[in-house]
Amino acid sequence: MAINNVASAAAVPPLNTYRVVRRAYFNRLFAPIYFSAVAALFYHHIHTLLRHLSSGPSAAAVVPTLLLILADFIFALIWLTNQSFRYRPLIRREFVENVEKVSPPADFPAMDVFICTADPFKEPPIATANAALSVLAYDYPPEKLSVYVSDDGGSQLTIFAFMEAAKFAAHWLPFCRRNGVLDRHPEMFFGSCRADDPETQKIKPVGGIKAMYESMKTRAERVVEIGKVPQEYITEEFQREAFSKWTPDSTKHDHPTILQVLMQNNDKDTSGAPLPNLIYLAREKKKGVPHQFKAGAQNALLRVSAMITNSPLILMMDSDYISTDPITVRRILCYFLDPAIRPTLAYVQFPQIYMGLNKQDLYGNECKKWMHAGPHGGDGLDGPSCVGTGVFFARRCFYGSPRELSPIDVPEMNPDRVIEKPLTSQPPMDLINKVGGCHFEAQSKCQWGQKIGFRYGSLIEDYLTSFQMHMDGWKTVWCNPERPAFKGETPCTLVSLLVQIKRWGLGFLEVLYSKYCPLFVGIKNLGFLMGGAYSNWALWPLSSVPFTIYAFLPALALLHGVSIFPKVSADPWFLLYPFLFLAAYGYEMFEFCCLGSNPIKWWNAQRMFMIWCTSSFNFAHFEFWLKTILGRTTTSFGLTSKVNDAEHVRCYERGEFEFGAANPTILVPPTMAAVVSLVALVQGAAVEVGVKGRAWEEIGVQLFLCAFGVVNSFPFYKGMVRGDSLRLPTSTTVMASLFVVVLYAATYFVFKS
Ligand SMILES: O=c1ccn([C@@H]2O[C@H](COP(=O)(O)OP(=O)(O)O[C@H]3O[C@H](CO)[C@@H](O)[C@H](O)[C@H]3O)[C@@H](O)[C@H]2O)c(=O)[nH]1
Ligand SMILES: [Mn+2]
Repeated sequence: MAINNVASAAAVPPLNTYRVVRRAYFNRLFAPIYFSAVAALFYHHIHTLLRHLSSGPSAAAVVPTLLLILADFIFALIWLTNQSFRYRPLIRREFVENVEKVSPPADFPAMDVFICTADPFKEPPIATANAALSVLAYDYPPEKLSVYVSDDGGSQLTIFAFMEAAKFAAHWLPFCRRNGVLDRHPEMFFGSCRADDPETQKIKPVGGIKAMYESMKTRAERVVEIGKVPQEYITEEFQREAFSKWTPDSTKHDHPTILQVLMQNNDKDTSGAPLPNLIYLAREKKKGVPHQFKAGAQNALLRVSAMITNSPLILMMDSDYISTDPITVRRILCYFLDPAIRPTLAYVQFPQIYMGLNKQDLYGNECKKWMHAGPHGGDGLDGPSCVGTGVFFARRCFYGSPRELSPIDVPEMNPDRVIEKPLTSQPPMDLINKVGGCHFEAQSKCQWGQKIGFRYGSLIEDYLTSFQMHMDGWKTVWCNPERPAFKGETPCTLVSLLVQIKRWGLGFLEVLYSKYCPLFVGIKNLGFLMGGAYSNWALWPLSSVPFTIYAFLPALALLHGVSIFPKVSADPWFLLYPFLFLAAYGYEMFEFCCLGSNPIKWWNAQRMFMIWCTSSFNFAHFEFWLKTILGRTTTSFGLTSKVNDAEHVRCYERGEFEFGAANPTILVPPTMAAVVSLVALVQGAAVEVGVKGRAWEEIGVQLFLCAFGVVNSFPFYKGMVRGDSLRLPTSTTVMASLFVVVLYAATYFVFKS
């Protein structure tokens, strides 16, 4: 139902509204001042460089100046592109109560939900099944709702959990409706009142529903524990039929398309109401045929669902994600039914809000700056970029620009095709096998992953896809209701978090150094503000360059007794430094607090960002160049494990860093920064100033930077001396110290020249 007549907007009750946040106006005053200071800094840098060059250049003077220019240039670029997010952040509001006045439920658009999972051992099937139950129970006409599960693990363990979930759904859905449950995620509801919602907590589970859930959970966990589905668990004909689709040679990487309808509209729940569709899909996999990770899975889902339901709206969710508000679908209708917005609306993105974080967000998982300030700001331009989960798409946006539908070689795939009749019989398997097959894309003329569907070429398909959609002329909306619509899991162990950030960093680099570099293509097509916003993301991993330079250069220079910054004085060139530092940091803290965070969380987040920069992003660069030089096209996805070791979790919850990991190489660079900062601070303060009697003003900036490094490295020092098993492994400390010695020796020739 496309209402393209904007003139009719006046006749319908309002569905949504927005206002620009006040701090945007403050930033418009502040940004020019900061910009002038940045310009002055570069004037100073160039001036210093020319002076060094003209007075018989020495490496000790020229090399640090060049490195500082490079570092500050990247900082400046990141700051400048970040202005896009500060220019016009919006606060939106939806009038959900008006939705039914605009469209009766019988006319609501149908919705497909895609849930991706990839490995039953890293992503427990029971958790994925819970995620599915939380959306199956949406407050939406069930005959208009279909949930598709994509299993890249191609595992019987996963489909088994969904068979159990289908049985449980017949009881759970009416239970939620009858009791007005808001947290419709069974684990949250039954799991010793973890539900955040006081109303939900008041509801006493009645009858055997809790026991039913427990039994389902036990069985789903049991099969994972023993690694197979025991015969006695396979009791029904449809189960036997489903499991027969796995042949003895089926493996995760090699199997035909497996599709199984687990629940459909003519099934009834215990109250006699129809049930939504629940469909399991494992797309075909063959060794040696690239499967493009999550983007490939989502494209297979797009095609297969087109053969069955072809709903105009699509919700994408990761397996570690749950819905926490049943009215969410009605909420997004406030945008998708708005005639002024709908024609160019590609998606409505909800924020990623995580469960299980420690009280002060020790590892900065909340990502306030990127996951909240960013999209919030993008919303005032053409819209936020996509973050892959908790996002409602218009199916149409995967097939060309709003003006022009891309040519489609399978007519059933046309996004405008309406399938009126509910799913009651066996879906068209011949077509499904064709479009779910692993050779389909290579044989199709439609350029899947290039022109249509989710785009390939980056490990962060969400970002790349939304970038191209915006360039095609689509607009997007950021929806951040007071009661969170979704919550997710995020890695809460240091090493897995660093590995995840490395993957994201690598994903951004793949875009930054591609023909789609947002700095050129984005700014050219989308203008300075929107192009700047996409550039800011792409530049994210490049932050490692300035942070690494600032972590090591001032300290190494100090160890060699060389001063590289202006003298601490009333000299305006010196004053630039504290101004630029304090203003940038101060503004960020202010922004954090405006977004409902606090200064301690901000501190933790900035510390974590330094660790990402010295560790994850440097490794991302390394991997990227290695891959580019060796010409390899596939990188592994590095799926995050959602199964946490209890000891790690306890340590994290106590607010202490846990390091004890199998592969601590990723921890070496931040440990090096910790070591070098401390040694240089002691050497500078005690030897240079104390023993040699050097004026502290001369090396004041370096002393400050080392002290800042030391304060940020406290968890690392503590980790070195702690006694528990999750301490920073001594081997890491030793290796890091050795590297520092090597760096010191190597830079001797620079600083002593
Ligand atoms: O070959 C694969 C690999 C992954 N996935 C799924 O992709 C999702 C994300 O994987 P996860 O390990 O949880 O990665 P995160 O870093 O937590 O994911 C974030 O970053 C991804 C891009 O790297 C986005 O796609 C996600 O939406 C976003 O939440 C999960 O549901 C996986 O099951 C697949 O379906 N197939
Ligand atoms: Mn995840």
